[in-house]
Amino acid sequence: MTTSTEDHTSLVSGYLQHIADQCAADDSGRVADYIPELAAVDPGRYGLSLCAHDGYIYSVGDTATEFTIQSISKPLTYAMALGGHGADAVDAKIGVEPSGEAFNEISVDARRRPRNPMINAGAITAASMLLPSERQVAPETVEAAFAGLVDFYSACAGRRLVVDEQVYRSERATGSRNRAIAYMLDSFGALTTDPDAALDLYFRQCSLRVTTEDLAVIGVTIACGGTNPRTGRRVFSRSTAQRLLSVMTTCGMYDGAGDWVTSVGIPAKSGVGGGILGSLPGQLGIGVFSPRLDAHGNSVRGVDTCRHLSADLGLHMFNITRESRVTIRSVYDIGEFGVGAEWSDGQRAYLRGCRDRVRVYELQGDLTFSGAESVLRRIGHDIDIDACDIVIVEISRIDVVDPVARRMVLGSGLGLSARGKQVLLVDPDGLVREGVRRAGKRGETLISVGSELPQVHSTMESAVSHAESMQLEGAH
Ligand SMILES: NC(=O)CC[C@H](N)C(=O)O
Repeated sequence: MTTSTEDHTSLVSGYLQHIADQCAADDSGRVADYIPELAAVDPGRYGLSLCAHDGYIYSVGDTATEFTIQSISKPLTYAMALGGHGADAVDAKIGVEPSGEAFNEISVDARRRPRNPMINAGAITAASMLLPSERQVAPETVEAAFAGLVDFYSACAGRRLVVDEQVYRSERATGSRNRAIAYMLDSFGALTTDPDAALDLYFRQCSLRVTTEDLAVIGVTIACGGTNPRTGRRVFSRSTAQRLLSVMTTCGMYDGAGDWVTSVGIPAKSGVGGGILGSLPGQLGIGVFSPRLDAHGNSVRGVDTCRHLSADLGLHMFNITRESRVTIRSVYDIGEFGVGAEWSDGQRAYLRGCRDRVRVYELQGDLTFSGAESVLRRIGHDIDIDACDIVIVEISRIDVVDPVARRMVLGSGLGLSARGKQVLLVDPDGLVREGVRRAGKRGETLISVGSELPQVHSTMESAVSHAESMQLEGAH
């Protein structure tokens, strides 16, 4: 695949498609069959969405397909309980220790609390906390609590979610094990409400329909500390977001949490509907859907996708960088003669009397996948760039460049070669150039560098004089 004619958003989509293709071959696992609605889904479906911290969504595959959220609802109901009662009251009822057991295990800790909110016992307890403390709760009261729950989930997703009535009816009709869990909790005095009402709420929340884009947006809302970047609305507090990320890290993927943190390192939650939600703090949200499940009840291709995202795009949460977000330190234009010296951080300044033909972007921070993605998109969408022929990108204040970010910068000519711009890169420490040599085979696994590499210069002076000579040539 050559990338020289693509802008960088299609480059990112290309990465995602590549990952999707790599995972497509695996048809192991089985769709959930404890209710007929889940047994009937097309097992071959696959969708992947990624939502950047500013709300921009990338999607490949079956991203319009709706499926039931199932256990991915658990962190959201937990968030509602935390918001409504505070952390202390919730901690008194639900632990935060990984259980190392199956999601539907009937067990509690020494204090007779469910071990964590990501297993069914903890999730049913969290749901019970959204109901009044009465032994008998009327159906209308459950309806009202559910309406509040749908509002909350919808605010996280940025669109109105609806319940799959058939799945709900089936969950309710076949939920003996969950009923056993709720009644066991009730026998311990762990539920302060009507256990049937708590179960009803739990069955309903599991039956809400979502797409991979919804999951990616919910994931990014958690990653952004509780504010949905697509709507700008705060849905829950930063401390709640931190809590969710913590329990998703230690308990989100059930047994095997240690392996998940080590090999993937993305806080996540799976559901038996085949969805997985990922949330990378401060960076992005992930939604994957593929219905065949492994023995733990996690989507086989979903898990594989997360492994690839982590390894190929450097998305492990402990990918050590100074700042996960690279920033554009300053943007300025230089005219036909000489460098503009009159700029201040973050502000645009134009040299008076000069034609704006060369635009300079100075970057700082560390260049990771999400940093490179957002910077390239901001540069790509900068309308002032249309008036320029030459773009200089200065990266002397960049410390670390991830292999994938390097290829994004080089491979797409910052997404600008395709728009007829000449791109010059000022890279005094040889970060990008050296890196490509060193990146070698690993980089090749993703995408090949296009033919139109940006010109690399080691000083600003050299880039500017090159730009000047190009302008002179252009003038003749
Ligand atoms: N892991 C899951 O997604 C389980 C959800 C399912 N509705 C249950 O309660 O058994």
